[in-house]
Amino acid sequence: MAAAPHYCAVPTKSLNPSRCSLPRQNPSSILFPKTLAPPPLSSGAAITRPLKIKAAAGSNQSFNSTIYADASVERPWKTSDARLVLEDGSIWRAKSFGASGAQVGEVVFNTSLTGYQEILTDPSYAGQFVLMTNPHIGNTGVNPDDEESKQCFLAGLVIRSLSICTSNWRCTEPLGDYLAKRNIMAIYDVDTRAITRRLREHGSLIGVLSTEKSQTDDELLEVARKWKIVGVDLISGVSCTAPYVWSEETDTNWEFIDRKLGETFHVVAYDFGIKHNILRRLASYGCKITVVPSNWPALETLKMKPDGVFLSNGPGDPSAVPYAVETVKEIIGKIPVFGICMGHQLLGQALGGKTFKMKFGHHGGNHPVSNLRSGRVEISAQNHNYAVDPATLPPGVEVTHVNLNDHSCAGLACSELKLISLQYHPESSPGPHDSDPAFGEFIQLMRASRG
Ligand SMILES: NC(=O)CC[C@H](N)C(=O)O
Repeated sequence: MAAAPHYCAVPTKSLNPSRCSLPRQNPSSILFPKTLAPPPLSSGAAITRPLKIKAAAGSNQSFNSTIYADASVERPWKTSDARLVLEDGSIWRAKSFGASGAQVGEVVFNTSLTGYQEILTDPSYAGQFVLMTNPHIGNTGVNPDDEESKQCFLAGLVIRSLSICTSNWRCTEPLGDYLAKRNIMAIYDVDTRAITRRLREHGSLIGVLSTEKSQTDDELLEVARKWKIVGVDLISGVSCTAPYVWSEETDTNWEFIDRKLGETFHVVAYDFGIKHNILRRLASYGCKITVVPSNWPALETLKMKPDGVFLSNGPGDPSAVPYAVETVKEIIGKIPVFGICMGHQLLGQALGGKTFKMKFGHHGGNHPVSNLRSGRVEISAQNHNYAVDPATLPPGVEVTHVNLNDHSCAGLACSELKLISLQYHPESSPGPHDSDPAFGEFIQLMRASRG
């Protein structure tokens, strides 16, 4: 009888073998039951299948469906051609898709079950490899509407299993082709569960992903150990370079609030790595938005006499961008301010508080947060490695939200200075919409300030 399919639960090579609890497995011993083996395909072929998909309950409408065979997915018998070398000395053999080459970055795990395209295009992931804990990725492909920014800024993608076929009514391209075109490296057939446990135990780790055979494991390890992400300004690499106006609202098909407020508020949004759906949510709530670069002078913002200032999400260490903190200092108290994630961290610093690096951060669409003002628990979308230390904040600044997984600070407010901030992502994308009313609170703050 053939052996059951089996995957490595330990890195294929470890410089610290005492940590391995299971015998090493040979990746080439992975077996696939015959029924799962895909038909032989020429690379990149689109298979036309007569699929009938119901459009909605009670509707008989059907779609012509094309199932894409991902050109970059090697068949299951592909042998490992990539290595992920982590700074703790563990080495993970994997199969590559997307771009080839070598790339260094910080590995973080994301627990979202859906929305990999929004995650790939969230600029806050610049400098990081995103490891998805959901084991099956790629089945819905990608589409032009789910882009959260103009490009993928992340270092790469690490997944357990890559869908061989892609089938979704919105899909225009398979994931592997999309990543290859954007020069983003990705690996699959790697034990993401074991790496996640390692990250949870030891904290985020720097890693080098390589498809280059010429480099030795030790050379890659040296690169991983020398590379630094703390103290580096990453927002200047993802921000826009000139101001622009944004007016697009959330598409009516996806809208879930009654947004005919009849009032318009002019908001200046600092782009530290802003996501499109933050801008769409602000627009849906009645904001006319001028997006400005991360180094836009506070004086220029004040001259524009906006109703409010928005501070966006963004990648990297918030204490590595003192110029942005200075800008925020010059604005607060004069105009209502709303900060999200990096924006929240900059606001915390501008108020006199300190930020610190968390062990492995929060990345996913299932983080419970206690909204201390409403008394409700919000299930939130999160993506951050740093946090504000509430003990360092001055009197008058209120902690409004607490992450229920680790009791870290998840939101701030100061009524005197007319500011609110969240450490997480109320626009979700991807994620649940529980925290969407935060945009309404910003509107109320601006309305009250108008008098
Ligand atoms: N999503 C974000 O804005 C991330 C903020 C910051 N880069 C962090 O990792 O904490």
